[in-house]
Parts: sequence; C-alpha cells; structure tokens
Amino acid sequence: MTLSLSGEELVSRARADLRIGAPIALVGAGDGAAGALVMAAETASDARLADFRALAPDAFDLAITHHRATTLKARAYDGTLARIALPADADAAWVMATADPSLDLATPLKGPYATRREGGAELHALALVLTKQARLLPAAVVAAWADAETVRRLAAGAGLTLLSADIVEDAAAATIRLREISGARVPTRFSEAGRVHVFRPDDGAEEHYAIEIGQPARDEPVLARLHSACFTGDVIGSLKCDCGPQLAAAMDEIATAGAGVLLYMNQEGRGIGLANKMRAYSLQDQGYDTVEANHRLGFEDDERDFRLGAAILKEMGFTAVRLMTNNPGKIAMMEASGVHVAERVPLRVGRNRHNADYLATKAAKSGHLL
Ligand SMILES: Nc1nc2c(ncn2[C@@H]2O[C@H](COP(=O)(O)OP(=O)(O)OP(=O)(O)O)[C@@H](O)[C@H]2O)c(=O)[nH]1
Ligand SMILES: [Zn+2]
Repeated sequence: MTLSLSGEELVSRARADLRIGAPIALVGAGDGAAGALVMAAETASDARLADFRALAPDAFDLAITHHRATTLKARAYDGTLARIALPADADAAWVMATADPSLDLATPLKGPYATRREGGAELHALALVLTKQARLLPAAVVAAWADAETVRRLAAGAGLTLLSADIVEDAAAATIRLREISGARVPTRFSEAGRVHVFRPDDGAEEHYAIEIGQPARDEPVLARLHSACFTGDVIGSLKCDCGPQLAAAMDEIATAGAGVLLYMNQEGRGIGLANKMRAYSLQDQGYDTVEANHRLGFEDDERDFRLGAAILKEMGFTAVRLMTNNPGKIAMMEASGVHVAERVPLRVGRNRHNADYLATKAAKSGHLL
C-alpha cells in the first residue's frame, strides 16, 4: 500500500497554503508542459518575492483579472486575465497597490503597466481560481518556467503542494459531501423547540449550520430558509443590507408555523468572504453599486455554491421545500441539485433608506423578485 494524498486533499491544502502566504507549485499536463510557483498577491511578503526572483524564473508576473486590468489601463492579452510583468524593484506594497482596487484612492498614481503577451496563461488562470477559492483577492504572483520539471524539483525540495490543472478541475466538479458533526437543543427567542446541527464538508472549507425548529415531517415539503452569512447585517445590525431583518423574520415565520429549517450558510458576502466584502463596501463608498464593486474586485456577482444547501437538506432527509426567498437563482439551483421547490414563500422585510439602492440593484441586476 502506498500512502498518497487525493486530488481534493491537495487542492484543500493549496488553499490553506495561499492563505498563509506559502508558495504552491502548478504544472501543466503532458510532455513539454510549463510549470509555475505561485503566491497569493495579498499574502506575498517582500522576503518571498526576493526568493522567487533569486530562482531566476523565465517569467515573473502579477496575474490579475481582466476587470482589474481595465481599471489599470493595462492590456489583457489572455482573455479573462492579464499578466503584468513585475518590475525588478516591485515589493509587496507594490503588488497590493496594483492588485487591490479598494486601495486606489490611497495610491492614485500607478502605471503604466507592461503586460505580457508571449507564453501561455493556463497556470495563471489556475492561480486566480485558487486564490478565489481561498477567499482572497483574485490576484497572484506567478514565477513561470517553460519546463515543468524545474518546478517539480523546486516543489519537492521545499515540500510545496504541487497541483496540475486537471486535479483542480476534478476537485471543483466533485460531489460535495457534508457530514453532520454534532447537534444539540438550542431554545431561542423565536422558538424553544430549536436544534442546531453543524455540518462539515470533506474539503475542509467552512462549516455550515442547520437550525431545525419543531419536528418537520420528512415526507412533505419543509418550510425552509437558505440564509447566507452576513456578519454586518446579522450580527452588528448593519443597515446597508436586509440580511439581519430577513434572518429574524425567517426564524419568526418558521417558529410561528411550528416546524421548519433555517440553513445558515457560511458564505459571507455572497461567497467572497468578509475581507473582500469590506473591499467591495469601500468601492461602494466611491459610488459603485454592489454588482459593479464585485466585478471591479474580479468576482462574479454571486460566488456562492448553492449545491451545499441542497446537500445539507438531503443529508437531513428532506427532498422538497417551501423556500423562503426572493432570489430565483436559489430556486433554480435547488431544483438542479435534486431538492424540489414546491412553493416560493416571499420574504420582504428590512427596507430602509441606506439599503434602498442595494435592494433596487438586486432587483435590476440580479433578478430578485421584489
Ligand atoms: N459581495 C457583497 N455581498 C453582499 C453585499 N451585501 C450583502 N451581501 C451578502 O449577500 C448575501 C445575502 O444575499 P442576498 O442577495 O441579500 O439575498 P439572497 O440570500 O441571495 O436572496 P433572498 O433569499 O431573496 O434573500 C450575504 O452573504 C451577504 O453577506 C454586498 O454589497 N456585496
Ligand atoms: Zn447583509
């Protein structure tokens, strides 16, 4: 028997590496493939940048999304991304100022930037996918070599996580498995008959919670709310969104009905994480709406994976829901994931003068039913 890590385990480890500022190694498929050492832009240190330079890579670039390149007036030759050649004196502060749009007011004078055209960008694209999955800014420092062997050797010598494109793709397409780890009775101000169940995904990503109220029957559609974490709205009462009142109203409605389930999904900021959401808020303070701010940072409007909620419901024995939502996307994803939406229950609460524009943008751009 040989002990080896699965592709999914390697990808999970790579995400953790990127968050702590450790380099990872990426290689292309087949003979003559290229290789690269990668660090997330936001965790790259001066010392590591110097280490990368000392290895004399064939190309040393900062990979950014084409959205970011547009703002920087840098030519993007690689479709959805651009490779900015790192100047010889570029330090970690330079990398962040170039990568992070929310810092633009603080560091207005930047560029011009030379973007790379020759060579492939497959590994750069992979690096951006992984930084996003790690809930970091989609920007990566990439030291590339024309031959994968050099990178394999460097990775083996330093004990770096080594990934190939197919491993990352397979891991993303794999069925998500979540297990209930623990659960206990938690009476709340909404209902004394509450139970909290904690679900943990096998890939080591965030845990999600199910709050079950009463004893909902498994053989009929359950009154359910799929709530995405919003630290600002849920915990500190932010008026910028409608999440806090929606959470309370959903709990209240389920409690009044006597039975149902609220899934609390730790997909903060529509899946971009709180750090990136606060970057988005800074951009919103500069006049961009919620969707534009996400795009400027290099994210899609919505980066949540709604399959997770469906997986938890199925794990709990539910196959059909009466879903409390105004978001048609959630209904479509539930159905696609094998949980039938027998009815949509509208949830309209928490409108105030601070979030009027935010709600209008959701209706206009994200198809929300108001
Ligand atoms: N990126 C980003 N996320 C936000 C912003 N405001 C709120 N969020 C997040 O959006 C999520 C809530 O999503 P909503 O679109 O309000 O609601 P929904 O859950 O999709 O739809 P409903 O079921 O109708 O409420 C939470 O994860 C919040 O943290 C914002 O301006 N930018
Ligand atoms: Zn919110």
